[in-house]
Amino acid sequence: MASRLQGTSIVLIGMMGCGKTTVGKYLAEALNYRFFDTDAVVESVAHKTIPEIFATDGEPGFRTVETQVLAELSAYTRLVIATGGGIVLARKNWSYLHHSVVVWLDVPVEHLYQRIKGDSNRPLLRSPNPQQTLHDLLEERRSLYAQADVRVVLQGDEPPEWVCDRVVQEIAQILNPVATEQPSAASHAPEFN
Ligand SMILES: Nc1ncnc2c1ncn2[C@@H]1O[C@H](COP(=O)(O)OP(=O)(O)O)[C@@H](O)[C@H]1O
Ligand SMILES: O=C(O)C1=C[C@@H](OP(=O)(O)O)[C@@H](O)[C@H](O)C1
Ligand SMILES: [Mg+2]
Repeated sequence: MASRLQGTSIVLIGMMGCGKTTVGKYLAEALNYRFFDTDAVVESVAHKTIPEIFATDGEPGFRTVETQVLAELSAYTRLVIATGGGIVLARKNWSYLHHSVVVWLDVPVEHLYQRIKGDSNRPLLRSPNPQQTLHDLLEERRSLYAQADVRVVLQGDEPPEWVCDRVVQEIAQILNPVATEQPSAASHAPEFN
């Protein structure tokens, strides 16, 4: 599988809590790629946590650094990049995202909420009704996430290792569709290169 990817980086998109950071680490290990999380890089560049950046510079300040970080990471191959859920919002970001295979982890809102309720590291969820906020954000962003190359629809109860395997299979399918369709067709399939 890794050889068929020809070094193309993989970028994970999706809502807060869908598992980009968690699954991304498994994926990087499985493919022997390096792992980066745009949120972690933003924090190290800014020398502040994400809640501190939102508090001092607002969401626009955070988004500016997020775009700079994505631009830099997109220049490299053989990376797995876990993004923040809002990376899809800026049109400019898509020119960078498309350097990689873009994978949307699509998890139902109820599971997102169960996973991240009470987590103080996500400033956008500091609202009177965080589950409703998650729902509203997903509706605002759904058509943007849908621009991914691969949509992995999940029920939300699958373990991260399973999600990782599923992502690998789905990427193989789009990069080498004939080879992954039927065992009998595989012998006639052109290798991806
Ligand atoms: N497949 C999964 N099943 C159960 N819990 C998960 C799964 N993936 C992630 N989590 C948990 O959900 C929370 C959010 O995961 P995270 O990877 O930080 O999501 P994201 O980076 O997309 O916001 C973490 O506590 C993580 O351990
Ligand atoms: O959805 C968003 O706009 C955000 C998602 C967060 O990352 P995760 O998706 O990893 O939680 C982080 O970038 C920031 O709090 C904003
Ligand atoms: Mg994350």
